[in-house]
Amino acid sequence: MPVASDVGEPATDADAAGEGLPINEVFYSLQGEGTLAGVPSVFVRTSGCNLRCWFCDSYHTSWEPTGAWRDVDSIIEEVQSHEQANHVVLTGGEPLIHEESVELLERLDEEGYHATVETNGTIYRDAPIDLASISPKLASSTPTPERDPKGEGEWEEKHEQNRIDMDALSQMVDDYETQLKFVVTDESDLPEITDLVDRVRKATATTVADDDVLLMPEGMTREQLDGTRSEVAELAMEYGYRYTPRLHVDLWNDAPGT
Ligand SMILES: C[S@@+](CC[C@H](N)C(=O)[O-])C[C@H]1O[C@@H](n2cnc3c(N)ncnc32)[C@H](O)[C@@H]1O
Ligand SMILES: Nc1nc2[nH]cc(C(=O)O)c2c(=O)[nH]1
Ligand code: SF4
Ligand SMILES: [Mg+2]
Repeated sequence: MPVASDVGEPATDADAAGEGLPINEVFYSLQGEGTLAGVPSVFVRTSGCNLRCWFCDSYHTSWEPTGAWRDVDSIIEEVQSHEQANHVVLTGGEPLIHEESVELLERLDEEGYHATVETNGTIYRDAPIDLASISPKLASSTPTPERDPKGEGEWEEKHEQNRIDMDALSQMVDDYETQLKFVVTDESDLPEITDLVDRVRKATATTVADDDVLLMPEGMTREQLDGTRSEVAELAMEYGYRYTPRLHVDLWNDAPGT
């Protein structure tokens, strides 16, 4: 069932559109990104996003949001059907635009799961999050008219205005175990990353170590990663940040449900 296009709008509109959460897919895979790469995990992908990165590898949750509204019970049931998994990854789209994500995380916590939330860091929610996997969006993610996958740059200004919310980002870093996972297109992204990490360090009481900062090569296919991976690995060594692969892309390319 298609989700109305208003799922990309602010949480209240999104939540008014149906019961529960708009779900694009639930699947069992290996965590492909970050410090838990390789861990068997159930992925719950909500639909709808407040940003529009030109490179978004989940086009049907952002540029053309689709999915079905599902209640939390039915999501939990499907998660539990993957009996081998102790880890759940809540992702999207932007899962934290939806207030109901809090209830889902509370239920996952009660059931004893480790929950990672993949988020762009622009919306804070008080919830049992075991790992906040925050991917703040850099200027190089902005959908300029030349890079817009759908229109002619209609989202450029809104994306640019909303991609960093320092209050939400620093509160998340203060309250949760965090990794900051930047999508790197090339070396021109690094000054912005070092500057943002400095600003987060100044705004928080928490220690953000260099190895909590992860550089991830941009690319949704193996072929695209062939063009970014080596350079990003070299940049991680040069700056002393951590490199993260995109293990799922290396293993399964861009196959659905991986
Ligand atoms: C689809 S997003 C969903 C969660 C949240 N909206 C966010 O951006 O963090 C999941 C992860 O994929 C990353 N990502 C999306 N498109 C990518 C691409 N083309 N190359 C590398 N990483 C990408 C995001 O930065 C994020 O870390
Ligand atoms: N295997 C696998 N690992 C992932 N880690 C983060 C993902 C995401 O889309 O948020 C993702 C994904 O889509 N697949
Ligand atoms: S913030 Fe995440 S889901 Fe939204 S467009 Fe960017 S990568 Fe896609
Ligand atoms: Mg993904």
